[in-house]
Amino acid sequence: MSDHIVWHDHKISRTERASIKHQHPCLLWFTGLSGSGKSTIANALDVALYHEGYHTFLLDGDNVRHGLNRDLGFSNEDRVENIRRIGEVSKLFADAGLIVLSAFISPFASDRRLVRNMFPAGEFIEVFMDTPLATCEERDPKGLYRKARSGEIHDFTGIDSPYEAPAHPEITLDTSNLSVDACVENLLCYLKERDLLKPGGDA
Ligand SMILES: Nc1ncnc2c1ncn2[C@@H]1O[C@H](COP(=O)(O)OS(=O)(=O)O)[C@@H](OP(=O)(O)O)[C@H]1O
Ligand SMILES: Nc1ncnc2c1ncn2[C@@H]1O[C@H](COP(=O)(O)OP(=O)(O)O)[C@@H](O)[C@H]1O
Repeated sequence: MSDHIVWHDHKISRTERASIKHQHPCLLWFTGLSGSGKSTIANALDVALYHEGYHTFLLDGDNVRHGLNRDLGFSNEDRVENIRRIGEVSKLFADAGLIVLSAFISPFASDRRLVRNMFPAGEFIEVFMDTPLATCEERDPKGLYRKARSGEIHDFTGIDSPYEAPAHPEITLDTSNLSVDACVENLLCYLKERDLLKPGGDA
């Protein structure tokens, strides 16, 4: 970064932006294997929050890789940069007062920690989609596991690229034994119990 770039504070704080929306900004970070249900559950929660009148924004792996991160692949280095950029974008949306839902494999603990550290305490909620690899592979919604097993694609998470499970996630969901509705209920309870769906003080 150049020495000639100066940070400008905004006249309106993130808390002010959020309070006009009657909510508290936060980031729900969905992490897990391909097919573990990140996208399905994040979308279902997004719909539930929208219908309850909350202002949200959903960032999803495949979509972000079509635009902002179209220059990145799946090497370890590119995944690190992918998550760094998404963390920064998630923070911008939270600074705009939104409840942000981000659904990315985000296989490396250090990258998730980097994003956690961008947020005030309590506003980064790590949601570990702890669905067993066998279930994800059986679902194989995009046929990618089959291609990874046959060697047609390489560096596929869970097959020939690592996934580091979170040690202390705020929420753990295993969609092999929880329905979509049960997962959403679980997430809504968490947000309500911590007053994250009410306007909050300056973090
Ligand atoms: N090699 C390899 N490994 C893992 N995933 C792959 C790969 N190639 C393509 N895909 C598709 O890309 C989606 C994952 O993108 P992410 O940005 O979430 O990945 S990461 O966080 O940078 O690891 C992932 O989407 P989800 O299935 O929704 O997780 C896959 O559809
Ligand atoms: N209880 C459940 N929760 C989430 N997804 C489920 C569940 N049961 C079956 N599925 C299916 O599993 C697949 C999960 O895929 P997806 O949400 O795209 O996962 P990811 O975003 O982690 O790759 C979808 O086809 C979905 O319909």
